[in-house]
Amino acid sequence: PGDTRIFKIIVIGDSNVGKTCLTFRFCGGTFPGKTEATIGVDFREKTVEIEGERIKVQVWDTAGQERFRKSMVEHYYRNVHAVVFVYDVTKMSSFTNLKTWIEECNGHAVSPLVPRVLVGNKCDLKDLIQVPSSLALKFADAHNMLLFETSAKDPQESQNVDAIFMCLVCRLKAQRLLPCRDTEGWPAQPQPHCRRLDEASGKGSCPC
Ligand SMILES: Nc1nc2c(ncn2[C@@H]2O[C@H](COP(=O)(O)OP(=O)(O)OP(=O)(O)O)[C@@H](O)[C@H]2O)c(=O)[nH]1
Ligand SMILES: [Mg+2]
Repeated sequence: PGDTRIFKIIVIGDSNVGKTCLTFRFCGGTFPGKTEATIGVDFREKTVEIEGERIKVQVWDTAGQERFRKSMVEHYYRNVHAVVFVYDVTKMSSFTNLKTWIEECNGHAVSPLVPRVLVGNKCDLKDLIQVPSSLALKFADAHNMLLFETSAKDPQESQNVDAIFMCLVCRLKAQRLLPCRDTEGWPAQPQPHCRRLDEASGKGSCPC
């Protein structure tokens, strides 16, 4: 009691898919006018309240470019609580590269119990879409991930961007043993669904 739990969520994917913009949207509520390629990692955080508990969501906005990430990779995956994989719906190669990102993640001994979600970003560019939803859904299903298709840019999508992270927070909250950071101590069964929020609290909304 009194302790704020911290959930570490890493955001992974090719350079230029919009990882920085998505994390900005969630943590700061805005779309950044201009971004530079991320070097190493940028930390953003947001404190959320769910069922009366304050939780600090620590978002690790990682670099997509190999040369800017190679010295950092071990740090990304250490004690991670959840992983967000991002592709760009207007760039097929960013989608086909997901298997490499998943392999990297698995190669760093990330427990299969660590929840993962798939995010197709830049949905506002409707005329340029290269990755059909049906294909993305199939991939997400095959890898036991939820799929979100959204846009960091479109203000009307901001609730959807929040839902990506809130969904993970809900799931993590349900895993009672946190904040024990040792994943070996996690429960044997992953929680299939978020719990519903206490409606009386009126705080936030459970997206699942
Ligand atoms: N139209 C549109 N453009 C976007 C969206 N999200 C990001 N962008 C643009 O895509 C470019 C790359 O965005 P970033 O967020 O910097 O990409 P990143 O994944 O962080 O790239 P790295 O840091 O190199 O890994 C920028 O020009 C953004 O303005 C979106 O939802 N819609
Ligand atoms: Mg970036």
